[in-house]
Amino acid sequence: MSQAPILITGGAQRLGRYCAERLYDDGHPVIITYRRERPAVEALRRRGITALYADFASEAGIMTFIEHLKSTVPALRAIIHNASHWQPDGEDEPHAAGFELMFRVHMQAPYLISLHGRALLEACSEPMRDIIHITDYSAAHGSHRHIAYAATKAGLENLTLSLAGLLAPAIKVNGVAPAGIMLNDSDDDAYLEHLNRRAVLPAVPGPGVIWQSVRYLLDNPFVTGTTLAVDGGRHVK
Ligand SMILES: NC(=O)C1=CN([C@@H]2O[C@H](COP(=O)(O)OP(=O)(O)OC[C@H]3O[C@@H](n4cnc5c(N)ncnc54)[C@H](OP(=O)(O)O)[C@@H]3O)[C@@H](O)[C@H]2O)C=CC1
Ligand SMILES: Nc1nc2c(c(=O)[nH]1)N=C([C@H](O)[C@@H](O)CO)CN2
Repeated sequence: MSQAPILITGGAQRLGRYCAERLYDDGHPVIITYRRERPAVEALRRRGITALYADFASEAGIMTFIEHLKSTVPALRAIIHNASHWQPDGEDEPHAAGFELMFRVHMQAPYLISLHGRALLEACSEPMRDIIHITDYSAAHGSHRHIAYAATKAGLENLTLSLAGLLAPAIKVNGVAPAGIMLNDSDDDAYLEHLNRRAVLPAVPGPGVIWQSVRYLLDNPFVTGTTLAVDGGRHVK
């Protein structure tokens, strides 16, 4: 039974919620962050998962969450940076506000939470302690319509390399780079066909393949500074 909780940001829906519930099923105490109170958050609370409010859209919001986290737990087994804002670039002019928001959520929040949370991870008496970044295939390959999103995810992926070196051997730092895992309500059949054309394996597998990657990284004592490509093989085409 794991004693220190695992923090997963943006854990109230989709991939984050799926991983939060599997972690809880495996016996880990779990803390999720959420922005919008809703039945899904209450349902997770009823299971015994701790839900902490967090809005990473500003430095002040990030620091407010960090102070709340520090006053809530004495130690952490792992921090999984999953929260993300997925916004295409402006049709007419570049989206300065969108770029800043995705910088905050994808780069500044993970950077500040991990460095301020270092002491909480080092206070964990279990054999391993982890930071896991959920990035994106586009971090290493770029994007034509999500330039700011891909660039800020690339910054997150680079944090994996810097923090793995800085925090070893007490803390492992790794990433998972997904592509085409879950559709959105706005995605139509044409988009599904687009995803399937991009991958050499059938697309849209659902969140289980990300959970398998997270479980592997948490359990493997000899992996750090690595980003797992979970993308249906689109990087080989
Ligand atoms: N779905 C997919 O196929 C793919 C996903 N990914 C990555 O995997 C991860 C999970 O994806 P998915 O589940 O689809 O993500 P979602 O789009 O569902 O977003 C995850 C969470 O991020 C939180 N979030 C968004 N903005 C903020 C903010 N300003 N402050 C705090 N939290 C915020 C939201 O919290 P709340 O709901 O409480 O507002 C949301 O629940 C993400 O990092 C994503 O980029 C990468 C490639 C493919
Ligand atoms: N924060 C999010 N990031 C991403 C999403 C998402 O829904 N939220 N989705 C993708 C997929 O690649 C998308 O094409 C399939 O819906 C990328 N990142």
